[in-house]
Amino acid sequence: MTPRLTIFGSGNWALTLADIAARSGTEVTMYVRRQELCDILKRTHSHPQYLTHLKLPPNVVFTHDLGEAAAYSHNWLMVVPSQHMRTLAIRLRPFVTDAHHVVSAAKGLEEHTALRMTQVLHDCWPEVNAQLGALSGPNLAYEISLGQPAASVIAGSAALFDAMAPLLGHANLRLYGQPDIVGVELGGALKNVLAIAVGIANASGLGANAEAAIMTRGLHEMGRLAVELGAKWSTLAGLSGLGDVVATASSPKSRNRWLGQELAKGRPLNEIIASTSMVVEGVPTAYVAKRLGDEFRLPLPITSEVVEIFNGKPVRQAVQDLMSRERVQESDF
Ligand SMILES: NC(=O)c1ccc[n+]([C@@H]2O[C@H](COP(=O)([O-])OP(=O)(O)OC[C@H]3O[C@@H](n4cnc5c(N)ncnc54)[C@H](O)[C@@H]3O)[C@@H](O)[C@H]2O)c1
Ligand SMILES: O=P(O)(O)OC[C@H](O)CO
Repeated sequence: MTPRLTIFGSGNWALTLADIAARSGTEVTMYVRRQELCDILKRTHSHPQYLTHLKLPPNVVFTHDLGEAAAYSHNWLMVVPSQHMRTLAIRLRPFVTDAHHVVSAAKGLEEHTALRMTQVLHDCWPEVNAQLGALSGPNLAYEISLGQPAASVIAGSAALFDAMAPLLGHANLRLYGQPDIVGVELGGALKNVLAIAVGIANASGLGANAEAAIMTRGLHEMGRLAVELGAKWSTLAGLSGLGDVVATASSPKSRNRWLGQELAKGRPLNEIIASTSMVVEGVPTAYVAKRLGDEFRLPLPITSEVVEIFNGKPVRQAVQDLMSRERVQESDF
């Protein structure tokens, strides 16, 4: 029987994953939230705004009917922004069963609860024993949609990996298994905050040394919070940690890095967010990480300064405050 996959979402990452899966021989159904967009996708197999070079193969079909999408397969990929995951999961409650494999590809934390995405899913489906997991790694959709090679991690049980990896395992996406869901989800979410910080440094002309310092000390900061929340430090040194920090913070295609650059130009946060239809996950995640850092009394100096800059603190002052912090040992957590 031909393998099947349901993808919920129709943004940049959902389109790219649909393309990879379809080219791997998987039959894909994509749930598209907006009827108008769904009609366009059915007609053209191309998104009118995102990744317009991409023409999805005929084995990707589109539906605006959530029940139809849910019934299509037991393999679900959740590719919506983090702040919308709960709404989607609640609507999927009548359809999810113990036999489902559900992988979140979103990289963020829920703002009002501070929950990771698999925790949100579990929260919405407390009685269901579906296999839940997360896909995360240095995966700029644009590059992968061009056929450039990338690697990523599917975190969760071995059974989940065995079920989901073959559906996506195309020649240009190499997938690794990983049992540490907490580390993979936190790595994918927290790196967005660092990408904003590097974007700020970049557009402020602070230089390569400063950008490298933010990435390295920022990774330490991510690890400090993630380990407190149950992750393994070694996971943060992997693809969904170090790997994604490097890719996102260095790429001109990153929305998080772009937002940092726009902040450095003096534009207010609300105006920047309103000027794009795309999701910038690092914004809500920075607020959540700061709150968690305060709650656990963990120093997260870079994250804290990013939040201060959101609130209007001048970049020059933020740099001065970071540089004049009390001296510590490099390895100190
Ligand atoms: N773009 C990338 O390169 C990339 C790579 C890896 C991971 N991600 C992650 O994937 C997630 C989605 O990002 P993206 O880049 O695909 O988004 P995007 O910025 O391209 O667009 C978001 C899309 O989600 C849709 N959406 C919003 N709420 C929805 C809902 N309730 N149900 C269905 N669809 C809904 C919107 O209509 C929009 O099309 C984010 O968490 C992001 O961090 C993105
Ligand atoms: O464009 P960004 O900043 O949302 O980053 C996209 C991916 O998460 C990179 O791995």
